[in-house]
Amino acid sequence: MASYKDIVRYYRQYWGISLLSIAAASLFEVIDLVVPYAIGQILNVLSRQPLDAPLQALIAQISAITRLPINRSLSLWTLLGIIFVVTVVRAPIQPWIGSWFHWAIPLRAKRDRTRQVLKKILTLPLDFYDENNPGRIAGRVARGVTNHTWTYPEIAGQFIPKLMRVLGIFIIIGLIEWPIAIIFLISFIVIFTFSLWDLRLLIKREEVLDRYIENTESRTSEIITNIKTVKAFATEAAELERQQQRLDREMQVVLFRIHKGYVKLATWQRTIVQACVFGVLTLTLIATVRGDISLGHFVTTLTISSMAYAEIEPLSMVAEIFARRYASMLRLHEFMQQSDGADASSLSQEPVHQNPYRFSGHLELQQVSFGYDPKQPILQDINLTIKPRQTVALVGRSGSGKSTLVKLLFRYFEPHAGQILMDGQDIRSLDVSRYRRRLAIVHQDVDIFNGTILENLIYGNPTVSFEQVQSACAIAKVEEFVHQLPQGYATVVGERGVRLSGGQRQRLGIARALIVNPDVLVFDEATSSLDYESERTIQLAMRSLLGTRTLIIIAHRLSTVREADQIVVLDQGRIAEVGNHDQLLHQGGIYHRLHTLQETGELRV
Ligand SMILES: Nc1ncnc2c1ncn2[C@@H]1O[C@H](COP(=O)(O)OP(=O)(O)OP(=O)(O)O)[C@@H](O)[C@H]1O
Repeated sequence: MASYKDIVRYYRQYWGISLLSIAAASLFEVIDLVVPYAIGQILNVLSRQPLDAPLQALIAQISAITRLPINRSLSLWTLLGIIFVVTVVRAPIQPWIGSWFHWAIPLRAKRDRTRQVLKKILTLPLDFYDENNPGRIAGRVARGVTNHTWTYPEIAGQFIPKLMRVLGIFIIIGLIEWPIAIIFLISFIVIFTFSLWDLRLLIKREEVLDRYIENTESRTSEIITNIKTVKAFATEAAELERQQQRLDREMQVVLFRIHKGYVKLATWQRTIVQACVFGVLTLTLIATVRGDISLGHFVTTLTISSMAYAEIEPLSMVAEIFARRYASMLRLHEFMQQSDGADASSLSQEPVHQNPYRFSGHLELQQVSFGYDPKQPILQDINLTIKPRQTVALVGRSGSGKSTLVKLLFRYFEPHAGQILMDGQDIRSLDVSRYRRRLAIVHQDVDIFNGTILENLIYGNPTVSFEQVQSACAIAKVEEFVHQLPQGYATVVGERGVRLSGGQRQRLGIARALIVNPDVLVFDEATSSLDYESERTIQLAMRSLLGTRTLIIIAHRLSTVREADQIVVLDQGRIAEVGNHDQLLHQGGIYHRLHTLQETGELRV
């Protein structure tokens, strides 16, 4: 569970400079009090009342140095000089010690923490992304980091220095007339404590609101991702209505439970503050009339106590803003506290050619069992040997566990029982990044990044030579369409560029995989969504790879897997049949049945 300590730790790298800048800002706030004090003393000089002892001593010293006589004029010039130093001389210094650091620190922290957030995003286990959509994650992270950034200057630059000012005020009033100081301090603490108490309740409501907002954002992101489905089913109105309900719910919480709470807080706060100011005025006046304090002290006490009470509102405003941001800041830390996945790679960069791992592609699955939910096994007792450079096809009904098997091979998940050996070594004992860089996969939906075709091609191996790119593109039949594009390999694709057809994306995916020269290449239903002609092109590309490395082909269309050395039929998470095409047809089992269904064109598997 995240707590306020995590919010403080967010800035731990900068604590030295942070303490210094807070101390400087506090000093400036306290120095501000010199002005009303000096004005009070000017009043004393003008009304011929005595100056305070420390001031008299100062003036006597100035007189000794300058040899000027001690009189009203010297006293007034000294007091004016003090006011000049704490206002005019201070003015150009304050922004550099205050504003500069109060922003420099959070902006640096933002850069550093955003990098850590990215690291977390890159190392979280895949199932986290199955449960949380991109909108939810992006919203949570962005709100969390932004709120930390905005909160720092308010707390370090305002809240703490202003509290220090209140302390300074208490000390000055205490020196003038301690009973008034005690009354002032008690009233201040009572008002402030009650304000914070109220804010605690409001923070809880803000937490609820934060969850509501996250849910709304998450759905909006889903609508954007699935916009084609929304349009195809003409569910725009339903989506709008659903989001409208969510927005209304948020509005109810913000307006009637949160905002109203803040207004109530401000109402009683103001009333009590004004009553206190009035009380201090009365007490100070009585003390002055009695002759207990001078006219100058009357003015000073009144001015600075009003200054202190005037700080209650800005102080609770900062506390209020902090309260509003608190929940989302905690949620960032909750996100950061998620454990890295067992599949997290090291995040250290290493060019592909420097990878010390090279495999022959000999794979062995021994008694492998796995389930996303340990109580529900998806794969059970899988025993399989794949020899180097063999082509193995995984076939079976939808949901039989084919893709899951590949996920285990890539170490996205770990088997609950059994082991997977690559060239005789348990893959769990290998460095995950280096191991994965020796594998490649072509998915049904090839991800395209915003950038040129070339950038997409060399994604896994940026140091590859252009000749190697061209030869991979020749095998994957990418050349055929690249030459027709306006700028060839430099054509921008993805978010803002030319759109590629399904077949073209597939071919690009194959070339991208070949460019890393993997020891094991997996095709995960690479041709499932293609038309016959595109499928044929991809099949030809795949055929030219047979025998060059270990190939694992997951396919629904059995025409794709005919030439495989081994066909593995999965059924309900178990291996039901193994053999080549002819052997399996001869066996007359599941494969035979699937084949017959496809041949007669009635059904896909
Ligand atoms: N991330 C996940 N979390 C929980 N269950 C999952 C997850 N991914 C897959 N499953 C479940 O595991 C089972 C096997 O899925 P898998 O994707 O391996 O099957 P498949 O044979 O590749 O199917 P298809 O041919 O339809 O792609 C299915 O019942 C599926 O619902």
